[in-house]
Amino acid sequence: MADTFNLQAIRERIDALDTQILALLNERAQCAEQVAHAKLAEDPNATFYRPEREAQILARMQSLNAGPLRDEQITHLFREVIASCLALEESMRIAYLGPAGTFTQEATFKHFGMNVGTLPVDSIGQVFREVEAGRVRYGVVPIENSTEGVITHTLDMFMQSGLRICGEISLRIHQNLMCRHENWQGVQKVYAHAQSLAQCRYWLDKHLPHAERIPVSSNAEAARLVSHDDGAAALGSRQAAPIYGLHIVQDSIEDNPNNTTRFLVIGDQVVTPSGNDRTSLLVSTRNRPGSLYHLLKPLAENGVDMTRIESRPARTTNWEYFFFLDVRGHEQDADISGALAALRDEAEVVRVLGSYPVAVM
Ligand SMILES: C=C(O[C@@H]1C=C(C(=O)O)C=C[C@H]1O)C(=O)O
Repeated sequence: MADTFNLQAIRERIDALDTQILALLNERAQCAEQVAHAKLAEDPNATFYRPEREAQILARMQSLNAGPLRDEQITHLFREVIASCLALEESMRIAYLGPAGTFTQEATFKHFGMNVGTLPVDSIGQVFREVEAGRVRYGVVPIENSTEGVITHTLDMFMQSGLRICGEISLRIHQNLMCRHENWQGVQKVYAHAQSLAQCRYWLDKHLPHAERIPVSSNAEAARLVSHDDGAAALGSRQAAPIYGLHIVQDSIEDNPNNTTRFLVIGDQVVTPSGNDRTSLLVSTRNRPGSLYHLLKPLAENGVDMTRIESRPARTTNWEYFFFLDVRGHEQDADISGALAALRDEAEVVRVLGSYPVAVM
């Protein structure tokens, strides 16, 4: 009896708290509407989406969080709150490397909220073209995976495109084995994107050593093929299973327990500093002895922390290279702007692809 009474009292307390949360959420939403009015009064073409401000809010909530909700849950909840407030200011549509059910879709929803409008397209190049043509303001493309390395197609697009990087998204990638039926031991073919096959290489060697591995254009395409084939399985995101009527017969089969993919948000926005930023550069140099050394020297001398370097052949001339560099900090920071000035004396091409907040979680 005492328990029943307690339970009822706790539920009444929850109802009262929900009433307060509801009022606070709507008060917050009204503030976002006021921000929109203030921005429009200053500039009729104002930009509403501010990735650096969102990153600061999420980082602040994580630092204040005393639990029992985990930082990850708090971040997820506040992302949805921010996305709903932003939707009152501007309805957004994001192009991503589709079709529905890909990890890029999952990354898009993680960053822009579950209710954002999306435009799935069938290649990385097409994501760039949709943004360039102004049919959408932003696009999401994969850039690197912790197991399989850089996605060269995305790097190559930056050589042709003037778009900028406005943000990054980091997604823990869990690979799932999906079939039409629960019984997967008899599977003779495994369809997936080559990246996913590579991320599950050892698991497949051990558990399905005789199945043929067939790379296809996306994991969603793999799921679609398997939806007509009893003898086959697909690898990919769990979101794909209900879309294509498949069962998840094994989950988290990626070989590397920290398997993570980094995605970029592309657009034409210049993002101001958030306090925890990354800058991506595209640099090319004359082919002469020590050319890479001369590119890196200005960074080292200005104390810039380089986190990544990739080289890609320039398509125009044989044996000339472009370098993609990631450095910690914002292009407005004194160390980076000093390094850029020195770099411009050394290199043929120095383009800042963007300064943007480091992925919050
Ligand atoms: C409200 C603003 O606009 C958008 C909505 C935000 C929010 O709801 O917190 C944060 C940044 C912007 O994407 C703002 O610029 O502060």
